[in-house]
Amino acid sequence: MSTSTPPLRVGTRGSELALTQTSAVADALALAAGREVELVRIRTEGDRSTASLASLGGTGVFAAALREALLAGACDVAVHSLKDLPTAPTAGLSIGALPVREDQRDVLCAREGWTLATLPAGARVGTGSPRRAAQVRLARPDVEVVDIRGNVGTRLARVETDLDAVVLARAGLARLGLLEKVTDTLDPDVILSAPGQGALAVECRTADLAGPLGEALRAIDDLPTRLAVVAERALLATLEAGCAAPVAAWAHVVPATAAAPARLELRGGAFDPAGAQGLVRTGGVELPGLGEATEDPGNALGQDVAVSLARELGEATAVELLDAGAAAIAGLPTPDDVGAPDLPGVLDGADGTDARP
Ligand SMILES: NCc1[nH]cc(CCC(=O)O)c1CC(=O)O
Repeated sequence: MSTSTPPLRVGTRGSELALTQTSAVADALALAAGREVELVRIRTEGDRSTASLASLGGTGVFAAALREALLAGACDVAVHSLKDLPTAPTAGLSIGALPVREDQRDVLCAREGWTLATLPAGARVGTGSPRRAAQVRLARPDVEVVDIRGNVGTRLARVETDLDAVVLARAGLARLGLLEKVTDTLDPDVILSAPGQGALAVECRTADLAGPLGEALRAIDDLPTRLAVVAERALLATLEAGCAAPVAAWAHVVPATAAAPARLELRGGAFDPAGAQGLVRTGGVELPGLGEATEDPGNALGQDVAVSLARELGEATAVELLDAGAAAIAGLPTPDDVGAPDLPGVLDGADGTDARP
């Protein structure tokens, strides 16, 4: 490595989870860029303030400070948990890389090795996420959902004190080396994960995509991850929902076989926070030639085309959910609400706000 090149500055939040996952991305980026890296800790309003997150403007507060640091030149890239990143684009910034994502599923960490199915009636299950609360109530109307806040360690500690179980993202526990706390990995048919869960986003200034940094970012980008999360986030954006809404989505690429081309499959859900009902719709799109050697380039799908197909799949699945009444069920904004204040409780207890990853 050349000593004349200054280190690449990687912006991160300061929590243990954020530092752990940013370090892993920074190491990969250092290899790809052939450059030293340096972590720059950014204190976000959400970390600093004890005010309710709803009063600070919701879950975007964590991402906003990192984005400001990037635009101000205080760092060269910023690493976010994708599920905490608002879907609205920021002028001048781009997601330069989406590294291979971890297992996206939610897990239960319970006393006595209980699973969601074997929890005793009346068990106290902690989560601050309306999406998780709604689905736990649907699956187990006989347990009590308790609204909790705090980082992963704080929430796990409550299982030993006043709760019987908590629901967390498997990816966060994996990165922290805490998988031994998991007593049940929740099947997507039972608890569907948040859009983008398990994925990290490396954001950069759009202008840098054209230079060597852009090349390094492309080297750590994973196309199947990108296609999956584009579909999931297009669904979320089309529902006009944020990361605090009781909306779930999971997409994944099913690789090609001798008989069939690769496919992107998406499952999306919108849930009544009280657990009375949930709507799920699934869809898929063929990706002919994806990932195949380009002996017949005319037949192989370009990356941009594949990304467009993924976005359309997310939008179409969201429209199916809306046609089936998702907005009313999940308390999402409807055309009549335009200009109206946010619905009560929608920002409160967000996936992204309660966890401080
Ligand atoms: N702020 C919530 C948050 N954001 C990202 C993760 C976990 C890791 C991920 O989904 O990539 C968590 C913790 C949790 O939901 O248990």
